[in-house]
Amino acid sequence: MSASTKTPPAEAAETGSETDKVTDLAAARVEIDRIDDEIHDLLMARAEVVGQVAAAKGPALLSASPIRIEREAQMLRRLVARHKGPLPFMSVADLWHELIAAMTAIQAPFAATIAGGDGAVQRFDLARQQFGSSIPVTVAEDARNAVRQVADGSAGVAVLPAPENGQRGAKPGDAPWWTLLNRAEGSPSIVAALPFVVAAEGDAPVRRRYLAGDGPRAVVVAKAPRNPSGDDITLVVSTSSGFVSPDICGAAFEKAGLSAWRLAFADDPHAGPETDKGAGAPQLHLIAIDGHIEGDDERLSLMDTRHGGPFGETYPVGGYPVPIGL
Ligand SMILES: C=C(O[C@@H]1C=C(C(=O)O)C=C[C@H]1O)C(=O)O
Repeated sequence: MSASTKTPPAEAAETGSETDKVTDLAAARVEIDRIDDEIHDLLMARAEVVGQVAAAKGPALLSASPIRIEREAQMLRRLVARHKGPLPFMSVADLWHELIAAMTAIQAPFAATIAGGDGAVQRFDLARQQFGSSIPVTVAEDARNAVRQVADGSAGVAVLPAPENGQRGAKPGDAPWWTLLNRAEGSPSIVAALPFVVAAEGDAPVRRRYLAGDGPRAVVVAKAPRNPSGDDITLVVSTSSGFVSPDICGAAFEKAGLSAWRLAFADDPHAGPETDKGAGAPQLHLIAIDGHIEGDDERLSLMDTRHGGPFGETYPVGGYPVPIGL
């Protein structure tokens, strides 16, 4: 679109006669129509190429989920690096999310669900921002139900509140939604933190805020495969037979060479009532690790009790690309 770098005719109109202004306005609109045609042609061409991507992914990969959050993160990081001019990048990101969602739905239609309850309106807004206006969005009764909808395939993605601690002694059915995540092949995992493009707030860099869990306003759960985007946070769950302090969690990971932060903990809902011993009850710890870690990374076993650590086992439950801070 080289024509867009020309001096806009409207600028000359500032000092010109009324006739000049009318002519310049008409000329600018002709130019805008020409650019719109070019954008439209490119959008149609892009949709053809996305069809080829779908063929390359094949039915098995597409049926799990057509969404590739790491690829989307890479695309937006590339665009923000070349962005200039008066159009706010936030608007460019919104346009691209709309575009990517529509293109993703060409590969395989998908629906979103959001967790109802407190903050549902904000989650609806974030779901629309990330997945565009053409994707059906329903409201699930609560976050646990939203995760179940992803598990049974009735929703492609679920937008959920950022992970929270469980209540001590809560019934298994009231355990926080993230305790439903497990390591089974093809089960739902956390794939994104929303929003992906954030206005800089305060002094803390975006990656530190997202690592410490006070950045995301919502997270996305899907069955999509998780690949490294180049700058990622990995989420794991560690089990323990009793209380483990955040400091002990952090130190155990540090000893294994991993920089980590505990986002939330809860009584282990799988442990059963007979093991409910108050502070001594088995617990689950949701931990954010700086970087992309594969599930079979041997460092994840170094915190186990058999290696002198505090945990029974540690398994991956997803992660997210570090957002863009403007
Ligand atoms: C095209 C792809 O599939 C989806 C659509 C994308 C797009 O429109 O650019 C990007 C990532 C995926 O969510 C892909 O995986 O490359």
